[in-house]
Amino acid sequence: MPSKSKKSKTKDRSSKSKVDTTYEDDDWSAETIPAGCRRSESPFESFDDAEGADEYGHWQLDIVGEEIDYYNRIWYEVEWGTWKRKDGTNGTWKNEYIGSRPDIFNSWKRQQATQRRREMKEGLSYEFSTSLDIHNNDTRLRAQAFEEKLEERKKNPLNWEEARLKQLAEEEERGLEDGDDEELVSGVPRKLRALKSRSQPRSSSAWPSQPTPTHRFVSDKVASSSSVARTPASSLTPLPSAGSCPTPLFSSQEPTSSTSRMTLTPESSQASLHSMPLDGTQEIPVFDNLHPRQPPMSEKARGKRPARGVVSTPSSSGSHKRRRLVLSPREVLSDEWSRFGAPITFRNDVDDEEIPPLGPNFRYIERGYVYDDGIPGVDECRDFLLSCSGHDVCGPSRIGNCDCQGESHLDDKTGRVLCAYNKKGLFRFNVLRGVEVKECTPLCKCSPDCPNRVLQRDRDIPLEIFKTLDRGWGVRTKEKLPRGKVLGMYTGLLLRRAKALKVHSAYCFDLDGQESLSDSEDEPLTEDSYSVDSQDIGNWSRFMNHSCDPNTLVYEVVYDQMPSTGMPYLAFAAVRDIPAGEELTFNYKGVNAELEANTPISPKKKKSGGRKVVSSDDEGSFSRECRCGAAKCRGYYV
Ligand SMILES: C[S@@+](CC[C@H](N)C(=O)[O-])C[C@H]1O[C@@H](n2cnc3c(N)ncnc32)[C@H](O)[C@@H]1O
Repeated sequence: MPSKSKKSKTKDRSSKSKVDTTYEDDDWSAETIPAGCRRSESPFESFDDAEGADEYGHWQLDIVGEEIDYYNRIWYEVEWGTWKRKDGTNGTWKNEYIGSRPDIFNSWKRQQATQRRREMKEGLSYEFSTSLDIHNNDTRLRAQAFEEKLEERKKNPLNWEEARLKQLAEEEERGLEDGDDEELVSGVPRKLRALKSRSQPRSSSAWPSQPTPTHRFVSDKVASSSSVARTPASSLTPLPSAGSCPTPLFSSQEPTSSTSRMTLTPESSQASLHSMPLDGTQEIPVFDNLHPRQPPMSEKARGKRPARGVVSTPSSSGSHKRRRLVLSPREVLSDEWSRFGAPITFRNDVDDEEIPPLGPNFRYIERGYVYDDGIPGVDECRDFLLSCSGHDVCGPSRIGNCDCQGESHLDDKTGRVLCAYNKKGLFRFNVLRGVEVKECTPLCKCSPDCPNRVLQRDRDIPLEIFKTLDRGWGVRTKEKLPRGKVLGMYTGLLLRRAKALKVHSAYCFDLDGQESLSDSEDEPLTEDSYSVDSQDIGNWSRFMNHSCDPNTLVYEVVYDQMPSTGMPYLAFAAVRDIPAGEELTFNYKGVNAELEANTPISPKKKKSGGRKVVSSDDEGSFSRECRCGAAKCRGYYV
């Protein structure tokens, strides 16, 4: 942990608005901090006129939040008893001094543990998935809760839908009892919604320019105030650490004074946080960058933004009062499914079916598989994964030279290794059937932005799941997509093919793109033939319908499991530019079918890997009437 340099402490305070001097002598020089994370100048404020200490000069304080900064230092968000700024705020950030108040510190930790346990037990708005990058999406404590929940779920599988409805009813009942008119009622517990609002995923369009989110956890107290209606009183001084990225926590209010400063005596700072500092020997930077790239939203504008699920109704006295609303199933589902990437919405202009029919146990997972009993999951591969040495190998300037790709068959005629993606992260269509794209693995030293980690990124395409006229529900993009855009992967339950054949699910996808005819009568299934079924576990891609002239193709990717074990991920990439609003489709014939555009296709041709949709009417012919509507529709799909 960097310490304050003497040099900075003894600096002439009249020029102390240059607060970056605080860390100027240590390793964390400004150059090492990514541009978007650099700390802006931090003005100071004075406590000279502060009142409210007890007879011993001690102040009452509460820890109400915790944040980790760019350098992994933990900062505690503290609210000071009766003291307040003129604007009503009373928060500051503290780090090492907090150790001198073990009682407060321990009570805060206990509070966190309690909340974490509650989330672990009750939280239904998030579910675990084997390869989900929770640390980039959620708070540290939620990550912990997530792992504990995983253990819990192994012991007690949850009937998700039933539990959600039960919780909905409980929330409703509780809300009516306590008459809290600022609450939302939904399948998402209040505390979790509050946390969600303060720990948006990286891809959240609200904060597009933040390169590294800080992991944060907030107490009930702050979480509640930050939920729907934030008041000026919840405004806090931003974290004073260099490189800390702005988070939605902070009020958009301007600092009270750009020249004011907060001071601590050496005794008070080292001995006890309890004592509110009142003389001027040590300076603590407080106000920091207030979302420099985002114009602050005025209280007025904020007030005008209706919170979801809440309506404002005029009361008899003329004032507006919030009325509780139950979120519709469509809104609840949309909230749940949008947690791991860009928004997913639902629309039906055809009939009155509100949401697609999902089984009562349906579980949404954006990435990865859930492995059926007896199938080795990704954890068991970890020790055998390849790894490359990092940015000097697969960084943008040397794309295509990554050791991981070196093990694949992606090379040009001269033997030069080719990367499956270009610098913009677009699929290059240079993969032949039967070749898995090997993205960098969890053991690689490269960053999440490595150009060879495209399928691992958060989904950034907003999608709409909509009712088609004659093919059930489908999915369309809400934004235009360039050719090569990687959309995501097909997720679900990974099971042995022999078992999948008995299941007769319309959502089963075979993973044997490279082993043709392996499920035909001529060639018996092996132990290594797998399928993925998204009947009860899956993501948006389970709604992709077949087209004889599709706009996406399927290719295989591995990154956290061993190559050639027959369990790759099935990724979707746009085969052409796709305008906003167009339905996303692929060829059910299977992996890389579109790459083999010259392959003659006949209804009598045996299935050669890829998706299989079984209909009882077909008596095993595996073909069904196609209603894709494409000009070159073959009239059936397999
Ligand atoms: C994986 S699901 C696709 C999503 C599905 N439409 C739904 O509502 O859940 C596959 C099913 O969609 C329908 N389907 C997909 N593509 C079709 C097509 N081109 N023509 C007719 N039906 C299609 C068939 O009922 C098929 O069994």
